[in-house]
Amino acid sequence: MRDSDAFQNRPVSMNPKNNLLEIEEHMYILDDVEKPNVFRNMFPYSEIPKIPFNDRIVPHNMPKDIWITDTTFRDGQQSRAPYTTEQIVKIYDYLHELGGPNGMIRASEFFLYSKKDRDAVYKCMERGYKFPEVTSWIRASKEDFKLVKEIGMKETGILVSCSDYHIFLKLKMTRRQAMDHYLSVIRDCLEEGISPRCHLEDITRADIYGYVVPFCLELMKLMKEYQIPIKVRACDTMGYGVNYPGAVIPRSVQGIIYAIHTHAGVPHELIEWHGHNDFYKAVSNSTTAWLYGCSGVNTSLFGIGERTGNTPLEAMVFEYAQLKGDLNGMNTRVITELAEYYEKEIGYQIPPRTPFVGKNFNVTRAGIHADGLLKNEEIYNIFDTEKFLNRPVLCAISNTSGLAGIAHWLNTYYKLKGDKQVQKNSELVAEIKKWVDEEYAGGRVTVLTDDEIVACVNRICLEKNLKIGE
Ligand SMILES: CC(C)C(=O)C(=O)O
Repeated sequence: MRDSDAFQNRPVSMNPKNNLLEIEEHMYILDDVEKPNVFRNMFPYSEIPKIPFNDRIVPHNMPKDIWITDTTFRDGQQSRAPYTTEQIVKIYDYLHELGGPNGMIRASEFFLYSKKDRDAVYKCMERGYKFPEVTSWIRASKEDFKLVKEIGMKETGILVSCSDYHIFLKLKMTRRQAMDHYLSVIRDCLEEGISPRCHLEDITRADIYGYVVPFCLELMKLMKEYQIPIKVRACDTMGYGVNYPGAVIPRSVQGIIYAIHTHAGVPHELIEWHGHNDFYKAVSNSTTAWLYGCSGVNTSLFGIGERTGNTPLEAMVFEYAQLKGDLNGMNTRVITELAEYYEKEIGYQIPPRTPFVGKNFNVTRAGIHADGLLKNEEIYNIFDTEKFLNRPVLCAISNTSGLAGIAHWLNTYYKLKGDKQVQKNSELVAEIKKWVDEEYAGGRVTVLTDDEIVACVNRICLEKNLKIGE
């Protein structure tokens, strides 16, 4: 395959005068094929997609600075009922606080289509935060570039779909026509002094060395000509990306990033990964993109996005901390505030088993685990979830929980502190224990759900005239 040969014949040489790597551009010219290459060996459509291997190993190349960008109000909003202006501003405030003083949530993208969209943008910009930078997503037209400029934005996203599925089957163009069209739109954007963020849609089904690299080389020439940064966003639109060493491009995430950085010469800080979760790989693919040369990973809150969603923002916060060893100023407790805001104010039900934010993410149910947890919570908790997420580990009640387990459940579930805490010898705990014992004596084998216990607590409080926390 031509694309795998490219890994061997690296067209990069060292300039002996200045010791800088130079790209030999002539190695990658547009392959203006007559018929679309839809990679039938990997995507047979009537069969499950395949993951071929050529065992080319890509070296790790994590940039010194890596960060998160946000698409909650663009890809996120595309897949749900629109947020109100107030909700957008509130979420933007939370993102600012979560990202901390070092701007770990570097940018957030907004539609500019309607007055409502623009109002939200004005209100967020009025906040005056340096981060997340407010950026846009527009139709690629001269009028829209002018609008971006008028609003005072430095950057905008532009759709430059790159697979033959899009170029031939959707746009009904050839690769040459698509490339020329995209480059002229990007030139118009640069003429307005706006920095383009090029969304290479469907890159995991694109011809990396026959289209993507030649296109990115052209982008880098434009960047040099206009002296305005041009970002390349690698969009795994259908979630086909894989991070297995030796997998073949265009499915290999590391192979794509390597090609864009090493062969097209796009600097780390101008490369971003945008993932989807169709094959459950959004998080690990995004982390892989960081590890192999992308500075930015694009995410949305709780992974809300088209179909199975995008890379969840909160997941990448914890991926960052695990890779880098600290949070670089991020305030992770805001994640819990955001989850509560979504549930209470926006009415979005977060699936209970969702890592870091679901109602049950740190709830232990099996009696034997609860026993371990009561002895030492580190045994069954991923980290100090109370410290980082304001979510103390919770132990569900079962026949083995005992009075202490019930008291622990009440205190954590109702967030009771100090002298408000329920004691294991209280009347309320004794009454709940009676009900629990009756349930299991009746042949029950499953754990009690939170809703059942809350109903029991409410019934007992009413019958016995008791109040929780008094
Ligand atoms: C519309 C495009 C840019 C996108 O979000 C994607 O490819 O997932």
